[in-house]
Amino acid sequence: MSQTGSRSGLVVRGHGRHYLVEADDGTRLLCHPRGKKSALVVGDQVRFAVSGDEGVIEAVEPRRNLLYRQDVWKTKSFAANLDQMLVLVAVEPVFSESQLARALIAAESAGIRTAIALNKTDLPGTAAARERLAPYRAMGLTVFDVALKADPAGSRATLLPWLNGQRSFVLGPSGTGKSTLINLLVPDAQAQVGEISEALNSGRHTTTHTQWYWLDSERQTGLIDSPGFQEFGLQQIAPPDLARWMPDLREHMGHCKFHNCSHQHEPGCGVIAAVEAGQIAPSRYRLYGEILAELGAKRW
Ligand SMILES: Nc1nc2c(ncn2[C@@H]2O[C@H](COP(=O)(O)OP(=O)(O)OP(=O)(O)O)[C@@H](O)[C@H]2O)c(=O)[nH]1
Ligand SMILES: [Zn+2]
Repeated sequence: MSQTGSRSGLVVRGHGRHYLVEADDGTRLLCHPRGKKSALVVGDQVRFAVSGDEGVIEAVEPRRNLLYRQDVWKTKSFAANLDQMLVLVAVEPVFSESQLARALIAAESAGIRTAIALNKTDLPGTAAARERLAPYRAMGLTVFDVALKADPAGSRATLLPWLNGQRSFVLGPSGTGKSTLINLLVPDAQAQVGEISEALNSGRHTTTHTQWYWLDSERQTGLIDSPGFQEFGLQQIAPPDLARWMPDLREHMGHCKFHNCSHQHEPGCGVIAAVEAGQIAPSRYRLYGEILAELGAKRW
């Protein structure tokens, strides 16, 4: 690696105040931000200078988008500059629709397109799980059926065309098969993680960190694995905007009599009419009410 000038790179992993940065030629270097700069996230494009066997991050390029969750007390940024997000759920354990809906709202409000993959479709509960996802299909989301362990080749063939050439963020609750997915799609996942652990001097397993993988040697298809799909706070969203980030509700908002309708009790509400007509799933409308209450809708 050249010792002079500033170079451009991609943050492929964070670890406290250090970041692992991949230069355009693929080499990776442990870097520190200069001064007390705000935190970087995986997917950030940076300019860095080499200094000895480490690097100093001098600048961060403006972010195209940032996927994060905001709880009442803290904000957790997942990754930046994403093309898309894949939410992995499974027939078993039964997924929380609230978690799913929240992740989708966060992505939608950040301008990141999403697809869902339903794993373990070799199990008998598949029909019921598909049924629970019906509202999501109906609102136009792609839902892939996969069986990552039972049918690895078929699952690869299903997912790869969608992933190809994109930077995809993968989110999924524990036990869903995320490790199976990574190992299936990233042939040298262990090596990519091993190299990183070495660079960070951490022997610890890396699943507690957001982690960038390349699926191809040309480094065109990126997969970002992230732990943590528990409570998904959406405090970043202003209550009046919430329905806009739920495509099935958004579709009917234009019919509301009041332009500042909260879709809770107003007369002439297009959303309530659609719920009554069976065009919006009751579970979706219930989640809307729950999240709205949580966002402090009383301020309205
Ligand atoms: N029946 C069935 N089981 C699967 C399939 N894919 C994964 N599993 C099983 O699901 C379990 C969880 O898979 P993992 O890949 O470890 O899941 P994970 O999401 O990484 O789980 P955590 O490590 O808890 O985050 C394992 O016992 C897998 O063997 C599948 O296609 N069919
Ligand atoms: Zn309304």
